[in-house]
Amino acid sequence: MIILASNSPRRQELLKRVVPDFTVMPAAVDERALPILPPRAYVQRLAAAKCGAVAREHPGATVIAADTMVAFNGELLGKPQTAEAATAMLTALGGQTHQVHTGLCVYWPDKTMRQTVVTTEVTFWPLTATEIADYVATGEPLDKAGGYGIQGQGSLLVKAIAGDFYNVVGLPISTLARVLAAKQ
Ligand SMILES: Cc1cn([C@H]2C[C@H](O)[C@@H](COP(=O)(O)OP(=O)(O)OP(=O)(O)O)O2)c(=O)[nH]c1=O
Repeated sequence: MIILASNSPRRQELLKRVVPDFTVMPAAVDERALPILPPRAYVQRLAAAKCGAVAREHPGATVIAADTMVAFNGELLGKPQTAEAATAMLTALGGQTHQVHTGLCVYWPDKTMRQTVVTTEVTFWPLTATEIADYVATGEPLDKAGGYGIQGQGSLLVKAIAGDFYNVVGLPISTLARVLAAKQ
């Protein structure tokens, strides 16, 4: 049995491209409980925490988990809790380049695990206050790290990316496919 330890509808959608049949079991992990670490270590630690929490409940399953954060100017941007927080994030990211890090973790029933972090650079166009307000008003920013969804209306903010697009959405599927294939 393969389990995706995630609430994210995007991750569920993307995983279908790699694994036809899987079960979704969100991991109850308090993301605020972890010490602040450098960005790549932070998402790796969070992905492992989600993976481990579900693997302990389902020892016979292969468990996949991920965590995505936006890093900019030495800060880690998670999901904005309010429209104001989303506006502040997007104002900071406008006209700049930031990194999107997704930590990926896979646990197998034989107790082996693989962890990796994939990073994509994303450059935004310069953004006016009106563009930001209009985007925040769509509601799209509120459940997404960094306050935007590159797969949705947020695509209109993006000038360029360097690296894996799906990693920004929340699951680096080409990397995951190779991690799973290497275990065959
Ligand atoms: C940057 C970016 C993030 N996101 C989403 C992916 C994740 O759902 C979310 C990052 O928050 P996460 O905490 O990584 O994931 P989650 O809380 O949504 O789900 P779970 O922890 O149960 O796996 O941001 C997009 O959908 N598009 C984007 O462009």
